[in-house]
Amino acid sequence: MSEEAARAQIVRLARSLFERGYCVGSAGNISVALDDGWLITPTNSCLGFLDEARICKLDRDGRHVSGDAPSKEVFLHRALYETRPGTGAVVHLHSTYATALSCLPDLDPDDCIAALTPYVVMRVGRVRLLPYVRPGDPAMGDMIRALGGACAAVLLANHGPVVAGPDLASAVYAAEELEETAKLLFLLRDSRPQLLTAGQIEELGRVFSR
Ligand SMILES: O=C(O)[C@@H](O)C(=O)COP(=O)(O)O
Ligand SMILES: [Zn+2]
Repeated sequence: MSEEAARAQIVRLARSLFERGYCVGSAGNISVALDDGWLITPTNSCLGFLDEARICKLDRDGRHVSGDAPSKEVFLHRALYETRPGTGAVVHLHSTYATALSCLPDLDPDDCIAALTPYVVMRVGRVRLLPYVRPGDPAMGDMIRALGGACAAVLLANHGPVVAGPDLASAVYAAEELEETAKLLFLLRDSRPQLLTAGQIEELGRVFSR
């Protein structure tokens, strides 16, 4: 995809997320890999009203090339590109249910989004909970690197979800699926839902590739 097309796609999908309530105000950030670097949404920008020309371009080493100043979460995005070959886009949101879940004290840090349905297994996979650090802390990048590329999605404690994908549409779909699953987990919180079994999860991994 050309840089021009990538800029247009960021604006279109970011606006769609904003209009459907997946982010509010200036929360959240999106990046897309290019052949010669990557694009990332400017810090303090509203995902509903991005300007293609002002989206920040960084070179492969993370140096500012053009556009407004990058999101403060540049460390986090970069760590995902560097540890997960094939990553084409990263989406970070403060979507309501996933963020609410990230504030609960008793989540399983190794697997914090339960395998309720096949789709969350196929689109999102296992989600690690990362301990709280302040937004923009370079330590977030170190924590992502420590995972060694094992997870396409993480939940930042008391903050929100981050999802990597092979392209922007896939990353957005996965972020939406993660949010829907977090919502289901709240709807089911007083029940003891049947989760997919290890065998069923293994079958999904075998039959469908993400
Ligand atoms: O929560 C935060 O402050 C950031 O993670 C965020 O969502 C928005 O930061 P910028 O991308 O720097 O605007
Ligand atoms: Zn954030």
